[in-house]
Amino acid sequence: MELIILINPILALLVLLFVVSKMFNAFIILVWQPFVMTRRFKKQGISGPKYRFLYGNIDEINKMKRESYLSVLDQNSNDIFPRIFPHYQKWMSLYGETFLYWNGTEPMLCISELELVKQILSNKSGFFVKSKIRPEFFKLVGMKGLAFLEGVDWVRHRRILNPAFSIDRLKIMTKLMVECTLRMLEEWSDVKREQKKEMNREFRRLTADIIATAAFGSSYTEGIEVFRTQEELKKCCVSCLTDVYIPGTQYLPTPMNIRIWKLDRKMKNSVKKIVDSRLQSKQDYGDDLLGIMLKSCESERNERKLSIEEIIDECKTFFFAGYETNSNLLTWTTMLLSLHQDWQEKLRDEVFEECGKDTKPDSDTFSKLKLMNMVFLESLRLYAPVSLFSRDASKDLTLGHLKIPKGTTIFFPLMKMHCDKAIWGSDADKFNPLRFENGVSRAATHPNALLAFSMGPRVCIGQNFAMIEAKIVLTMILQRFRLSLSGEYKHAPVDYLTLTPQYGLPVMLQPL
Ligand code: HEM
Repeated sequence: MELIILINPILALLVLLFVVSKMFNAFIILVWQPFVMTRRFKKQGISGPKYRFLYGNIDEINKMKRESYLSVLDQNSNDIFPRIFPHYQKWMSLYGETFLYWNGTEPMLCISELELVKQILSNKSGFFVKSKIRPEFFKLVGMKGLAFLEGVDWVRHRRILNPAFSIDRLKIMTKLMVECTLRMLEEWSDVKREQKKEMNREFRRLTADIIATAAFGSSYTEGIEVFRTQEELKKCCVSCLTDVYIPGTQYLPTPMNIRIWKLDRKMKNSVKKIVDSRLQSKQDYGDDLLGIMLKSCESERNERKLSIEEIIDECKTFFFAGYETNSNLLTWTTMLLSLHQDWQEKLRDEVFEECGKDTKPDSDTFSKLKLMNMVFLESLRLYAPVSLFSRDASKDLTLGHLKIPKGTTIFFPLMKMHCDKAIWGSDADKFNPLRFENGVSRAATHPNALLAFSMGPRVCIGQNFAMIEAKIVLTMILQRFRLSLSGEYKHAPVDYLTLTPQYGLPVMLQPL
């Protein structure tokens, strides 16, 4: 009896201590840190919208985006930044180009000074790491995939994967890309007179087919399960972004979480099927991306190994990274060429001259298509498929004139930087591929001004793949069709993880 009397107060005290420590932690995260961070930045002359308890500025962002997405732009306008990121536009006008805002309780610093962005992206010391992402996103791209790994694991993965994108491998992939494009064009063979096609849909299907075939030796039909599931998962992830993230909630059996878990299981199974069928069917696994990853499993050298779990995550990463971005590059370039008929004619002339009217393009064709290269670069500048990316400060850091506290997420609004008149000249908002006449590094006042594929150690591994694929597809379309915008087209670019046309891209195809 005495023992029980003694234990009860001790238990009560322990419970009280636990509750008080949790409340103290919550107070630090929800109140104290935002207050301290805001003050530290204010001392450096950096301000921004006021932090609101728990939600930060999420509600304002959602409201501004909802309103902005109702608008439709003039189709000749490339000034798309205010539509896509209305909150950045507003805060830049109020607080200057560098400002602080809050994604829930997380401090976000927006920086568009090119020299500072370059310093961050080229930093090799590991001080600026890939930003923390919500756990739902790991279901989409894989936690152990290249895009989100850090340190020695990232080095190991990148070393293993680099050969899959070597010039020799890309040459072999060229043939597969041509075959996939031919399959799409055969489906278009019923276009005898002018006919409308929703090009974004066509390009999504085609680029999915290409990455499935060229990287995984599967096909659109086999890969379709992965793409469909990934599409569904993406919708869930994007809708989660409009809510504040509370750690641990990803484990609660809410309807959204249950849906995400189901889709995750489904996607893993589909990817595993592709991996298993390769494991069973080939002795040497082949030399494409999947083959190279599987061979690494059997490597004698310890540091060159990938586990099956890592391979599955890499497959998810490449299925995702390899088609969304590319289909949007093709979509926006097609939109620009449909508007700028003079450039469309110039490119067609170049294609006829370098590749002929009926000949299939091959790996030698691409270096000759100078004008086409310039058009794609200009399209990447004005309509960068990845229009925003970020890094986190892994410790207290000094960057140029700024002191950045540990844990700050630093955002680079690419779209804004790509249209900066001080860097690109007074015609920065105009479509002018000729600015790339003397190469990318001479197109602007700064040699690294075009950041569509990022720069530094984490530069896009698939950039050559992307450019070759885009050139093949456009070459083969221009050989056969004249393109013009359908009257139904609504110019409404939207950031849906990648830059997408909100209402698609209806284009009139006229056989030549
Ligand atoms: C127009 C097409 C593409 C664009 C604009 C693009 C853009 C980018 C950008 C900006 C990054 C860096 C992101 C960051 O640093 O946070 C990146 C990384 C990456 N991209 Fe691409 N990409 C494209 C096509 C592709 C393709 C076709 C593949 C694969 C076949 C691919 C695979 C990757 C991977 C795996 C990474 C992570 C690299 C690393 O962290 O080491 N991308 N891409």
